[in-house]
Amino acid sequence: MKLLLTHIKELLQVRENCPEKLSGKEMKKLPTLKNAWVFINHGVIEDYGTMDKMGPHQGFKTLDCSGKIVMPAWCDSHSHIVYAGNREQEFVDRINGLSYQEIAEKGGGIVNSAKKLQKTSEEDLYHQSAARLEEVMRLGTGAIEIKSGYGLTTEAEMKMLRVAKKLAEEYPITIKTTFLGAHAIPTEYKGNKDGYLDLLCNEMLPKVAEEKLAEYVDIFCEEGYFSVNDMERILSEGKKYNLIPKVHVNQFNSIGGIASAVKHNALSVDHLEVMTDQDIEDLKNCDTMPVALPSCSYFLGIPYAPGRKMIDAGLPLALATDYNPGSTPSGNMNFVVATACIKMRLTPEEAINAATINGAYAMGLSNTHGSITKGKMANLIITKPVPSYGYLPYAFGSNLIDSVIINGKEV
Ligand SMILES: N=CN[C@@H](CCC(=O)O)C(=O)O
Ligand SMILES: [Zn+2]
Repeated sequence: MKLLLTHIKELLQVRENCPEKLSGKEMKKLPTLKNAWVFINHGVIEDYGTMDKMGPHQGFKTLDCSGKIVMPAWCDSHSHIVYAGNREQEFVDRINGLSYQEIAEKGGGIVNSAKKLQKTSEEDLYHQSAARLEEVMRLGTGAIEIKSGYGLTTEAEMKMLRVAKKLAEEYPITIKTTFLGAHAIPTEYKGNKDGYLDLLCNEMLPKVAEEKLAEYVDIFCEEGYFSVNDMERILSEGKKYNLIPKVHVNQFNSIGGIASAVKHNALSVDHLEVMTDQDIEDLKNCDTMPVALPSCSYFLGIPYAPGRKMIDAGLPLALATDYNPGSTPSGNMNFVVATACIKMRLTPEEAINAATINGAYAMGLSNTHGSITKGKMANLIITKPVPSYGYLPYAFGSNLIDSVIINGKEV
């Protein structure tokens, strides 16, 4: 199918040769074309330019984008959208004064979600997750990473990943999957963390790899969850199956997870709400993408990742939702981008770069996603008429999306 978008007020993130990631000062630049057109052919961006130089294009669908901005769809490199039910009660418990950690210590949190998921059929889980996926696509997300980690038994972890794989088959959005068996210590293994790690290494990882259910391996490296040593073990074991690390670190405490993740060539380190100067130093001159999750900070009332400081130190930064039932029941990348500007002091250019090119990098999608580049997938957001792109994070609560194109088709 062919589609021509014309009279675009401003086409964002136009890169003839797109870098695979942007760091430090590079993040301040957002190349655009004003009064532009884009031609889409069979799901791919075939060509683009300014209206004064548009050749004759006839015989296929044309969309007039006067007054509107067109940009690459969001690349959400961290989500947990396959889950069962919700945790509304814990939300109220927190309003009434309990902390996220206190709720977890009382048997709530991740193990609560695991109990629900274990009792949910694969079909039901698929439908619940598909509804979330459809919602985020309409909100402009064109690629998303999905983690397991609410199963915590071999069967339930596999069920989650099979659901994620089925979503990838059924929907046009690009989906990458991550095995996060080491998300929490299940109730049956309380006091026997090593026993659970043995199960992860001896049973879960081989099965996940055998069925090719995941490309990445993750672990929640945090006090009360898994230590740096546990992380070393899981990442080394994952490596045997070619699983690339993408890890949860520094959400509540800095315990040395970043240095260890970098040593293991992690593709990304995610959360980073609590960062020491040494952590920032450890992220310099490496291939690991730091990923901030500002709507998690918003929902839990915890510090925001020091994005301004990290970019000023020359680091790259990606933004993602962390969509999950406990710490971030929202998959809205528009809100993430706005919150990064409002609370982390990123400029609109930096936030858009973080949520497109750098988000694509954090999912291994640099060659196909994240920019308006010939040959990349035609995953695009068309906004409503807006004064400028800076208006998108500025008007943070408004729905400014007119339509979303994924793989060349309107969703
Ligand atoms: N922090 C670890 N995991 C999820 C939250 C899990 C939950 O509370 O259900 C996160 O990334 O925020
Ligand atoms: Zn997460």
